[in-house]
Amino acid sequence: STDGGFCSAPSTFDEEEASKSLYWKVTNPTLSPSHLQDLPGFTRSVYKRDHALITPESHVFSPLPEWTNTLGAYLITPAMGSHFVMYLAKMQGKSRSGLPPHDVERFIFVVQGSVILTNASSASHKLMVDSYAYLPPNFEHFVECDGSATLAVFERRYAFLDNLSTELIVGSTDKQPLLETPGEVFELRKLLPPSLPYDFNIHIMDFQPGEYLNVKEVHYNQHGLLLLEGHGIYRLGDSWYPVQSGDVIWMAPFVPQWYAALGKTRSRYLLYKDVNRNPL
Ligand SMILES: NC(=O)N[C@H](N)C(=O)O
Ligand SMILES: [Mn+2]
Repeated sequence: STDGGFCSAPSTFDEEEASKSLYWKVTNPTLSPSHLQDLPGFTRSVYKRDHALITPESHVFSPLPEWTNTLGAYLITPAMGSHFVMYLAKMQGKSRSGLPPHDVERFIFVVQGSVILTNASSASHKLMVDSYAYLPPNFEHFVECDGSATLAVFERRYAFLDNLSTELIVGSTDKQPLLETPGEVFELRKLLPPSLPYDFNIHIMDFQPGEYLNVKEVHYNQHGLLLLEGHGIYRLGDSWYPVQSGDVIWMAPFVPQWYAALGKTRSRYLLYKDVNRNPL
């Protein structure tokens, strides 16, 4: 749908309320108990060989080179050993995205505010909180915002396979069906098609308080995780971390991983996972 209106002025009251409440804590995290805030050098962030926890008080934003009026904080990059990048993009007034490098695919997820995505055929889509878009490699597009918006962005050099190709995907989480999760209790949605052309997927996983992963996972796939709602304990390798909305986690291949949701509200996290390509 195209909308001549401002990109961050939702059209109806309840949309505004919804867009204000959903994922609100990601951009308004409880940085740390007030008596700890002044504690010099205090952070929950950790960077180890096979995992990293990056918490909001550690974010370092700088202008995103190819973008206009947008600050970016790269949280996961190949310097950690990943084959993808994950960054938060804070779009301000009159901001516009730049293109990823040649042969690089992009996934954007709206965490706060709203943006307008326009593609080469000048079709445009308004993306509110909880909406997302997948842009194939070398796909002409730009994202614009007149007000303010925060995006979680994943980019990866596309792993071409035979003559397969991917397509533009635009959607919203709440419209995706729940998938079977045999042996697990969390609710699962996948934001991309499971078909072979797609070399990663984005999982949205929901846990009620007290629910936890049944499998203490160890697998060849990598993860970039953004905790959208709730809090709990993440086990990574031999370490156990209290985590909350706004936290980002890097999981290298084979790092033992496990999550338990705590508190009174559900936990929801967004998870990058590479798929459909032989690890050899
Ligand atoms: N750490 C995770 O939540 N991993 C997912 N269950 C997964 O790998 O599919
Ligand atoms: Mn996993």
